[in-house]
Amino acid sequence: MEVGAPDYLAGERQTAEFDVESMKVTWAGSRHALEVSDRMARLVASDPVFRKDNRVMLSRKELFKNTLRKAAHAWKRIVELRLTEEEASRVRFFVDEPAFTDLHWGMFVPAIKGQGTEEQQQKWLPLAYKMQIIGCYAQTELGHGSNVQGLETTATFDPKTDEFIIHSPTLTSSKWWPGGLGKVSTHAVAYARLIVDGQEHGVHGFIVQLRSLDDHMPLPGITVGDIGMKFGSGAYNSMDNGVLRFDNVRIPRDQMLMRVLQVTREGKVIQSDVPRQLIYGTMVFVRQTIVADASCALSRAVCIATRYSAVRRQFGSQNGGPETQVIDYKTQQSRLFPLLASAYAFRFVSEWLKSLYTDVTEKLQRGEFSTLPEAHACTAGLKSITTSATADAIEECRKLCGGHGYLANSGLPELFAVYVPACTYEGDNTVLLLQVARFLVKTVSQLGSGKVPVGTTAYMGRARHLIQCKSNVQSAEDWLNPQVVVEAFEARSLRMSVACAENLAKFPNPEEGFAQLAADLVEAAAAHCQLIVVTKFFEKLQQDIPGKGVKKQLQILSSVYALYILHKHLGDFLSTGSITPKQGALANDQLRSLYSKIRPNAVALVDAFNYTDHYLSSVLGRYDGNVYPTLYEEAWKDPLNDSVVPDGYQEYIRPLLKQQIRNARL
Ligand SMILES: CCCCCCCC/C=C\CCCCCCCC(=O)SCCNC(=O)CCNC(=O)[C@H](O)C(C)(C)COP(=O)(O)OP(=O)(O)OC[C@H]1O[C@@H](n2cnc3c(N)ncnc32)[C@H](O)[C@@H]1OP(=O)(O)O
Ligand SMILES: Cc1cc2nc3c(=O)[nH]c(=O)nc-3n(C[C@H](O)[C@H](O)[C@H](O)COP(=O)(O)OP(=O)(O)OC[C@H]3O[C@@H](n4cnc5c(N)ncnc54)[C@H](O)[C@@H]3O)c2cc1C
Repeated sequence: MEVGAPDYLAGERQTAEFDVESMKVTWAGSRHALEVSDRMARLVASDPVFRKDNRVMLSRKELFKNTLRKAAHAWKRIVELRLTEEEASRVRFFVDEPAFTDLHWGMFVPAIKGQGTEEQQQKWLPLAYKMQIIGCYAQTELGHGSNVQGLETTATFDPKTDEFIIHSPTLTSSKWWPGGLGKVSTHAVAYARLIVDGQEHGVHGFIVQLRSLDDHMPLPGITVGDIGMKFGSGAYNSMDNGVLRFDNVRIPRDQMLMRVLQVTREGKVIQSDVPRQLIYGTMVFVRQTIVADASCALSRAVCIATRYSAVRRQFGSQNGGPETQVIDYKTQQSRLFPLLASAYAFRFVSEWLKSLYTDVTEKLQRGEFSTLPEAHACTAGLKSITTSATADAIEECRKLCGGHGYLANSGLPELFAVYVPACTYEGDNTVLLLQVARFLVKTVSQLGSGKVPVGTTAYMGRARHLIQCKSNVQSAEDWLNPQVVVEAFEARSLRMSVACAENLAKFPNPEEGFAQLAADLVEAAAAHCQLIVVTKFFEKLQQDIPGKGVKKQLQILSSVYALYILHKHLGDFLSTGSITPKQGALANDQLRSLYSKIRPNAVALVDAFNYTDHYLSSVLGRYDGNVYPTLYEEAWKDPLNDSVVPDGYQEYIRPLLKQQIRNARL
């Protein structure tokens, strides 16, 4: 905010019962993370090249060129200022424009790191780190995305030349969707079925050069282009999602990523001791980052809706006094505050997921693979439920802002359009929940065998208790006890998984049973994932959290998140007998009183996200709350208002009006 400028939300900030600066540290993860983030946000916001308020007005070509300009400028600044990897990634975050760089840094580099041998890493990573090559992740095809084993592109070993021949045998085998592929990438990690000596060995990754490093022309045998406009204006259209076909393209043998499986000079196929599933490792990594991204997108929408709800007044004036701030309506609170609580919940679960991922990666390096299935289930499941909830929440925030939320300059329409594909990319959310369900059913089926479930399924080890326990909640206050809440969530989740397992057992063919019961399985998986989010929020509160009143606020938010989920899925809790209808009603009573506790802290709780006005890019979400004059000024900047009489008046409006006059005279 400018020094000396009026702060229309100052009154809201004064009622806060906690230290906002300390909450900023907790949100950022550490004082260091906050400092870096803050510095990089300001660096980006103060640089005119990174302007983004005109994105929705630009044509596709202008938008795309502008994206290239921003990416090049960001890289120049990163090099000039010798920014660290952490700082550079924050710069990309605050530039806030989907671009080929997301895939280069987010998938191409991790794929080589995760699936390449030491030698391959040494050869390719330095080039990628300096951006002397730009890469994408080319897995999905026109005919297959979810079903990775169904991919049709082939990679056939030619022992005569010691090469692989990469080929697209059908139209449906065309690579379709990879970001950065359409117009920018010089290289791809392309996924193809490995064929050696006429034998198939499953899908593997291959580094393929696509374009000349001199003039950017596609190499012989490569057909490549952009797949076209996507949902919304601006939004994800700055990304060149691409189509790619191979016509018998030859690459050296050592460009197959060989950490999992090696093909020797003689054409021998050697499986290393690394599990085959590691070929899917890049997706596990990215799913984990997408959970963190969900908390960013959600907190951004909630920040806009909360500030605007405090500014906006409607009805309720008494004796000529001001009208009611819409944030004081209980309905507004019951729609908004659970989303605020969800933003914090997703933040902390993503922190935990990152530590789980780091731990599993270290174990994999040591040759320990036992925790891989849980890492897969957690990343897949949490990616699914957090992105679905966030996509719905952004739309809810738009509605919470009434008519003005529909204006592009509220920032919400574009945020929605950019965000919704997160429910699809990196694994369709339903397909991913089915993966979780498989893991849960397997865990349940092993309970009798003496195998003790660990990690996020440890609670299933107490199946005997959880299958018949009764919640002892007697008052609304009892719902503030995390143990009571967790037990209700555990009972619901376990009972849903067990019911699925019992129903599955009725089918002679388990796969047929799984297909028939898929809808129930997905619900059981979601229940398990919600339990994880609730548990990790409560566990976060066990830590030392410094700052006046900070922990107290987080306690309130954790209860709001848990009881909101309970209220929303009351049917599950009741039908499994995990709680009684009376206890459900008490949870709702508690939720109401928690909303009242959040109310005086709401604006400060979104200030703690520490977003600049540049990052928010929303007239409604401005830090100073100066909404109306800005909306008014912005309207006049629309190109339609460049002329008072619009283009087209002479051709289309005037003849119409004249005709009416003639008619009137008749
Ligand atoms: C990138 C940016 C990052 C930085 C910025 C962060 C912010 C982000 C914001 C904005 C930028 C975003 C940019 C967008 C990026 C988008 C990119 C893409 O979309 S890339 C394409 C993704 N494609 C999919 O995800 C396909 C989904 N399909 C699959 O994953 C599989 O095919 C699956 C799991 C559905 C089925 O796999 P099966 O056909 O092998 O089938 P089964 O038989 O079920 O699995 C066999 C065994 O393998 C395990 N498994 C499966 N997947 C695993 C995995 N990943 N890890 C470990 N185990 C796995 C299973 O649990 C199963 O285990 P048992 O045999 O039961 O013990
Ligand atoms: C913006 C965007 C960026 C992308 N970027 C990349 C990229 O960089 N690289 C890349 O390789 N790919 C990329 N993709 C592709 C993306 O990963 C796939 O679209 C995604 O994995 C979903 O696969 P699909 O399109 O085949 O969906 P489908 O599987 O065809 O899904 C269609 C419907 O079928 C349902 N369905 C499918 N299988 C099952 C099942 N077994 N049981 C029940 N229901 C099922 C789904 O739930 C869904 O409702 C991107 C996609 C988008 C939208």
